[in-house]
Parts: sequence; structure tokens; C-alpha cells
Amino acid sequence: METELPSTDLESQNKSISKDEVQSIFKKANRHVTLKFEDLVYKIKIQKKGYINVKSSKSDERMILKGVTGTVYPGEMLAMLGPSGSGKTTLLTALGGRLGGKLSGNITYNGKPFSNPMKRNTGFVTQDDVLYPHLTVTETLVFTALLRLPNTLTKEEKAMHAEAVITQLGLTKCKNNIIGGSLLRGVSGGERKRVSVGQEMLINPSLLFLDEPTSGLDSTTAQRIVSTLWELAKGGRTIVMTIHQPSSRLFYMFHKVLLLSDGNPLYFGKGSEVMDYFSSIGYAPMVAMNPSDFLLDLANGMFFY
Ligand SMILES: Nc1ncnc2c1ncn2[C@@H]1O[C@H](COP(=O)(O)OP(=O)(O)OP(=O)(O)O)[C@@H](O)[C@H]1O
Repeated sequence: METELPSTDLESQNKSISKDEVQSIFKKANRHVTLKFEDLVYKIKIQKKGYINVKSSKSDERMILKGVTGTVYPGEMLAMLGPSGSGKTTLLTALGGRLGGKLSGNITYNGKPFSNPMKRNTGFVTQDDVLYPHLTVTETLVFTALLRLPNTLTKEEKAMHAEAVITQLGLTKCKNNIIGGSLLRGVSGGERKRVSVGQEMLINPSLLFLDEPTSGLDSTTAQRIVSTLWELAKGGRTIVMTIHQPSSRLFYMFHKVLLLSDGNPLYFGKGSEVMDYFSSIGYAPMVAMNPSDFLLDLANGMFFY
């Protein structure tokens, strides 16, 4: 069955979107959201099955988050750092209102629990983004716009929004390239990531969660993505992301940093103050080094400076 799509070639329709129009769509957040989380504890049950007697299975409890607290204000970007398995994705999922199971503590959005209107204002970019390999960048974003934007907008207006996202995320050069996949060469890893961010951007979320938005990218591309996110935060959005080992350039772009070690929060506060904090309690590197390398060593229990 053929579905009638609005033409995505806005230029041929003389409808190329102006910079002002892009800015008017995406410059400002629709609303401001203060995200507060207090004493979050998350436990899971692990079934231990006996090999010989399968019926003798026991269940153990494992604590994944052990009392994590923090606040992120509109206009701020929070980076969650920590070794692999320290609980970053679990915490991000909990804050994004997507974690089922035994979560205790309190998460509020402007002082209230997660609600449907807040859900509509929230974007979530997962680590393993699923995109159709045969569609072009523009087609992907127009499809998403048609599906996710309200019916009060016409098809053409939705296509204009998709075009605005392409401009905002610097995807103009590759907008007619196919996404591609493992068997089909398409856009680069960084461009692909920006398309995933773009899919969430379409709804102009006030609250944006991203799981490892820079993983597998070179430091320049990673910088470009984080700079775009920084611009989005500047428009009054609240942005939370997990990140593995940002370069020092990237590290200082984050307004706040949360360091996790095996579910324990070791630091929550301004990124610019983290080194002074650790040095005030006796942990200071002997040589100048990338703060995230230092923090990860600390979170891994390695201190030999
Ligand atoms: N539903 C689950 N069942 C079993 N174990 C789980 C579950 N959810 C999380 N875990 C465990 O909790 C720990 C934290 O996982 P999480 O994915 O949050 O870590 P992470 O810091 O994001 O790691 P990475 O950087 O490798 O992505 C891991 O040891 C993981 O195996």
C-alpha cells in the first residue's frame, strides 16, 4: 500500500526554511522543567537456579542504585559518569520515567510526579537507536514528524519542522543520503546519532535524556554533538546524559556532573568544581590530567597520584 507523503524536497517548492524560522521553532523550550531526584534506591531480584535440582532456585537481591540525589534546573546539562556497570543507564531510565520494578526515593518534575503531559515534553535518545536503513535522513525525520507531531499541523508544516531540525543539527550536507546499516553504506556514525537526536528534537522537548550520545565517535564529532546539546540547554531545556569518558574540552561544557561508583554517588555538583572538591578531601592528581580520566580512576578505586 502506498502512503501519500508530503514532498520532502522543500527547496524545489521554494519553501526553503529560513534561519529565523528555525530559531522560532527551536530556540526556546515550550516550558521550563526542574528535575529533582532524592535518595533513589533501586533493587533487583536475581534468581539463582541450581544446576542439578532446578526447583531449588533461590532469589537474591542486588542493589543497583544506592541513594542517589540531585537537582537539574532548566538551562543545565547534567553528565552522569562512572565505570561500566555503575548504574548510569539505570538512573537515566528511572529519571526518564521508564524504569519498572523496585525503585524507592522521590523523582519530581517541577515538584510533581511524572505525568502524561510531562511525557509528551520529554525526549529520550537510547544507545541503540533503531532507524530504517533504506530511508534518507530527510525521509526519516519527515516520517517521524508525521507520526509524532499533533494533527493541528498540516503535513507541509510537519515537513517544515523536519527541515528545521536538519538545519539545527547541521545535517543539511547529508540530508539526501540514506541512513544505511551493517550491510549498506550510509551516513556516518556521528550523523546517524544526530538523526536520532533529531527524532526527539522534533517534539521540541523541554526535558531531554540521552544514553551515551557520543559513544563510538571521534572527539571532534562528539564535541559537535555536545555543543548542539549545550545550545538546546541554553534555550531553557533540561538535559541529562550518560557519557563514558569525555575529553576535558567536553567535560567543562557540562553544568553539572554526577559520578557513580557501583551505584553510589561519589560526587554531584558543578563540573568546574569537581577537581577542587576531590583535592580538598585529599585526592589530587600529581600532574594535570583530563578530569574524567581522574574521576573514573577514583570511581574504580584506583588512586595512585
Ligand atoms: N534488569 C536487570 N537485571 C539484571 N541486572 C541488571 C538489570 N538492570 C541493571 N542490571 C545490572 O545493574 C548494573 C548497572 O547497569 P547499568 O546498565 O545501569 O550500568 P551502566 O553504568 O550504564 O553501564 P555501561 O556504561 O556499561 O552501559 C549492571 O551490573 C547491570 O548488569
